[in-house]
Amino acid sequence: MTFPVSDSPVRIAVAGASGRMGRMLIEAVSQADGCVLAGALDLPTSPAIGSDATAWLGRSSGATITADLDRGLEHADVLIDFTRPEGTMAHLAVCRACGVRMVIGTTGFSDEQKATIREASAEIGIMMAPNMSVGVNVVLKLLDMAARALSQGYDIEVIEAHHRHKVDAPSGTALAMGEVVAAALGRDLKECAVYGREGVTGERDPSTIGFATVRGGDIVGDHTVLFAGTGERIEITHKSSSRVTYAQGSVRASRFLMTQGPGLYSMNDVLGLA
Ligand SMILES: NC(=O)C1=CN([C@@H]2O[C@H](COP(=O)(O)OP(=O)(O)OC[C@H]3O[C@@H](n4cnc5c(N)ncnc54)[C@H](OP(=O)(O)O)[C@@H]3O)[C@@H](O)[C@H]2O)C=CC1
Ligand SMILES: O=C(O)C1=N[C@H](C(=O)O)C[C@H](O)C1
Repeated sequence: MTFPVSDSPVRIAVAGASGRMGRMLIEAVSQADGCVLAGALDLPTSPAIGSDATAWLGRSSGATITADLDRGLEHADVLIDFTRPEGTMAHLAVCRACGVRMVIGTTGFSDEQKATIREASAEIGIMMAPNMSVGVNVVLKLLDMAARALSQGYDIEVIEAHHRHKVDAPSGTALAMGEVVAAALGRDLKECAVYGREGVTGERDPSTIGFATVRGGDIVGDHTVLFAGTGERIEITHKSSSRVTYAQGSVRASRFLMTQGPGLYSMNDVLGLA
């Protein structure tokens, strides 16, 4: 069911307010047409607690960073959450109780945590994606096409590189790329993924999808899917040079959720690529 678009601004709260993505999101929300920053959450141990969410930009938003989830969400229509799986699950419980929609960008969830998110989406609108950039979601479509066309005779490897602070591996985007390729080939990623190689591994099993992870410096996020055949290689690559694309995608997803009922949505739904 599609809900009518209201003239009122979308009131958006941001979790992980002092994180890399949190700050990017706060800036994007406070500059976005038809949106207002309605709350900002962080851990009680954060030195930012009690300060204005845009103080670091040299201006005031009126939203104070708080660790009190009820207080941080009391004026919000949507919570954008880029934190850690345990943080997202705590925020989910409060959003569910208060009827606040969620845009979830956090990666590294267990299957059980994903099932809880799906269950909550029967009550609130949730848009969850490991990568909110338009480019990556277009690449996922290209990968589906490439995998179907290159289903015989090509070894498939997913290679990703991120900054030194990233805590989960492979990245959520790399896993999503693997899922798309596996589905296109009629394989189950859980059965065919190989996460890193060491020692005497034996020859490559053609039915596997390999993953390689690089961590270092300030790399925002690079992803390549390699189809290695005999006599040729095809590489489909996406490189992020700024986190702003993730923040803009999240704002777009927040607006989208305001037009939808409860349900679990993807970036394909937001972008009309479904
Ligand atoms: N979907 C997408 O497009 C993208 C997804 N991501 C994902 O977003 C997540 C965050 O990335 P990034 O911003 O770089 O990470 P940061 O570590 O910079 O920020 C995380 C924020 O969440 C807070 N936090 C940590 N643990 C908890 C918790 N248990 N409860 C509540 N808040 C918590 C941190 O607080 P403190 O600093 O006090 O620890 C910090 O403010 C990662 O999972 C990453 O993979 C990132 C970019 C794009
Ligand atoms: O942690 C990051 O930085 C990123 N995480 C996401 C992921 O795990 O795929 C998206 C992007 O690559 C940046």
